[in-house]
Order: sequence, then structure tokens, then C-alpha cells
Amino acid sequence: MSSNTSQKVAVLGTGKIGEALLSGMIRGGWAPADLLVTTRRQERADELRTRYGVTPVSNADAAKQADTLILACKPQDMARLLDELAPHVTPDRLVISAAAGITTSFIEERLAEKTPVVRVMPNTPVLVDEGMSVISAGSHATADALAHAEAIFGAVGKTLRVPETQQDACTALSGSGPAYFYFLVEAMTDAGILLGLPRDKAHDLIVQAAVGASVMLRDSGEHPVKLRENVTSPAGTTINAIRELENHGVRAALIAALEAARDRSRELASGNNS
Ligand SMILES: NC(=O)C1=CN([C@@H]2O[C@H](COP(=O)(O)OP(=O)(O)OC[C@H]3O[C@@H](n4cnc5c(N)ncnc54)[C@H](O)[C@@H]3O)[C@@H](O)[C@H]2O)C=CC1
Ligand SMILES: O=C(O)[C@@H]1CCC=N1
Repeated sequence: MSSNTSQKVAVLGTGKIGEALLSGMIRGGWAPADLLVTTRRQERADELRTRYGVTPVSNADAAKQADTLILACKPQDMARLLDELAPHVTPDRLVISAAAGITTSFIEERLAEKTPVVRVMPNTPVLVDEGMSVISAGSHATADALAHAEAIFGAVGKTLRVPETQQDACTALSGSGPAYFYFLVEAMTDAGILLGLPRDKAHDLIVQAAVGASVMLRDSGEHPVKLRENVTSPAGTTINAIRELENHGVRAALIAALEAARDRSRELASGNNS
């Protein structure tokens, strides 16, 4: 398996994350003619063909034609999808799963012996080339297979290799991570309304504070504590807000929230898909 871009790649189960990845791959230079997609509904297939010029195919045809199969259906649908693919997937294919919780061994057990499998946890900022994709090798994935997965997901953001034992934690942190920030922005915008600002102005102020803080976190090299201290003037406004955040247990709530996300990822792995 090489990491060149002329091989055919299929996205199977092209919903929100599948489409985000597909659009990023096209921005990153993949030719639409080399991209196949599978969907459950014909209208969705037509939409993707019109929007990106990619080719909708059946799951079986994707397995026959593509060198790399990216499985992007929900964990709850994975066993059924693998049953459909199993007769057609040969060990010269690379199978990449983006599903939360689903282990490489779950996939390996259902496909031909020695099929290389890579597990990836991306996040939706792949849509703006600021994704974070956490990558782990299954038992038969070679260095080339990992490099190929990195070439695909690296086109739409950063990648990080971790042992698969850390994937559930990474899913809680970066896979779900963007949702926590959107939630905070939503809550702080409500606070702006309480303080008498129009919603659109409150939204713009908080979003720009988030963008500025994010760029500083990424680029300044400073610890987040130092960055927060720089905002927190003696007897000023910020410390009054921080005291309320601590009084309301926001730090503990975030730790508990991420632990719950990690636990749900583990549950999905153990087949508790309800
Ligand atoms: N949404 C997100 O932020 C992230 C999602 N993921 C993972 O990506 C996967 C998909 O999540 P979303 O895109 O949010 O869900 P989604 O529901 O938008 O997309 C899944 C798609 O798979 C299709 N599908 C299901 N079974 C199929 C089959 N047998 N053949 C063809 N298509 C089939 C569904 O019709 C649907 O369009 C999940 O496993 C999730 O854990 C991973 C990282 C981030
Ligand atoms: O909520 C979920 O299950 C998926 C996986 C990570 C982000 N979204």
C-alpha cells in the first residue's frame, strides 16, 4: 500500500463526517474521479455526485474497486456493513474505520484474514482543514498503511498516532471536543443576552474571543494557566467570573463529561449499541 494519491478511495456511509472528509480530500488535491461513495439513500448519492463529482457505488462495488475503504457509518451499523463487505474485501485493501468505539479487532474478525485495518478518530473541523485525527494500527496494518491513512487525514488537519488503548480517551477529547466548545459559546451567548446585548452581537463577541484564545493557545507556547492569569487582573472582573465557575463546579463537570464520553466509546466497543 503506497501513500500516493492516484489510488481509489471509497467512503462507505457518507454522512456528516464522511462528507466532511470527502470535501477536504478534494480540497487537498484528490481527483473526484478517484473517489467513490456509498450511501443508503439514492437522493443522498445524487447530492454527493452533484456537489463533488464523486461516483456513488454499492458497498460491494466499493470493496471491489477501491484500494482504500473508509468506513464512516455509525458504530451501530458497522456489523451489518462489514457483513456486506466481507465477501469482497481482499487483504490487498486497506480498511480505515472512523467509527467511535469500534476496535480494529472487531473489524479484523469479520473480514478476510490479514486484512490491514487502521482506526482513526477525526473531528468535524476537517471541514475547514483544522481537523484532529487520531490514528492507530490494527494487527496487520504496516507502516505504509499508517502512512497512507496519515496522507488522507493529514490533508484536512493534524494527525497523531496513539496506541489503540488510548482511542476511547482521544474520542472523548478531540472526536467529541468541538461539541463542548460550541456548547460553551451557546451558553456564553445566552449570558450576553442576560446582560442586555443583542444575540448577534453577543455571538460575534464570544466567537472572536474563542478564535483569539484558540490561536494564542496554539501559537504562543504559553501554558493555559499563564494565559488565563494574564487576563485576570487583581480585584478585576475576570476573577469574579472564575470564582463563579469554580463555585458551580465547572472544572469537575468537564472532567465528568469527558469521562462519560470515554465510557460510552468503550460501551460501543463492547457491542452495547442501544
Ligand atoms: N460526527 C462527528 O463529529 C464524528 C463522527 N465520527 C464517527 O463517524 C461515524 C459517522 O458519524 P456521522 O457522520 O456523525 O453520522 P451520520 O449518520 O451523519 O452518517 C452515517 C451515514 O452512514 C450511512 N450508512 C449506514 N449504514 C450504511 C450502509 N450499510 N451502507 C451505506 N451507508 C450506510 C447512513 O445512511 C448515514 O448517512 C460514526 O461512527 C461516528 O462515531 C467520528 C468522528 C467525529
Ligand atoms: O458523538 C459521537 O458518537 C461521534 C464520535 C465523536 C464525535 N461524534
